[in-house]
Amino acid sequence: MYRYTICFLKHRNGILMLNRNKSPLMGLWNGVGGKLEHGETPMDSVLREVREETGILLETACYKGIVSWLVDGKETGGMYAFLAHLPEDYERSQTPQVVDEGILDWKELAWILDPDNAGVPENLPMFLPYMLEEADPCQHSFTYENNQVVNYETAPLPKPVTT
Ligand SMILES: Nc1nc2c([nH]c(=O)n2[C@H]2C[C@H](O)[C@@H](COP(=O)(O)OP(=O)(O)OP(=O)(O)O)O2)c(=O)[nH]1
Repeated sequence: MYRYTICFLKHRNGILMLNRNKSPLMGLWNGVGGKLEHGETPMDSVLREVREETGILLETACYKGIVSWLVDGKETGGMYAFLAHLPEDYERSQTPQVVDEGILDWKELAWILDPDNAGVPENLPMFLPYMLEEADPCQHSFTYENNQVVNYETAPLPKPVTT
């Protein structure tokens, strides 16, 4: 079980991003999310985090896979990633701008995915494009050395058994 969830809330050509006011990733623009609480499924957790951090009530979100990170060869953490589409007629003016966790803003995809953008976590422009496609959930594993990505691998996740 990994410790975190993250949700990319998409509306038209933008994603709702949080400029985090605490570590990890303080000062960077990231998707909305947080830590799993005791007994929660990843889906429960991400719907709660979206509600708490943005006020947006989602009924569900699309599971997009796992992002995990290795430091000194050891897997030290990971998050379950989700994507949710807001309806075309969603009014962005309803989105709160200042929340306990930081500042929320709608950012254009081209800005988020720019590989030279130092305002987002380094791994985000690498894994997010896969999650925006209609692809099966994958595991995205990042190896860090001196706080920088030195290796990135993706692998398909086993499909759940249906009976
Ligand atoms: N894009 C990206 N996001 C990451 C990485 N590492 C990492 O923890 N995150 C995300 C996962 C979570 O959504 C968020 C960290 O959540 P958090 O510690 O603020 O959790 P929380 O709000 O529940 O915190 P707390 O109040 O319980 O202390 O950052 C990473 O390498 N890349």
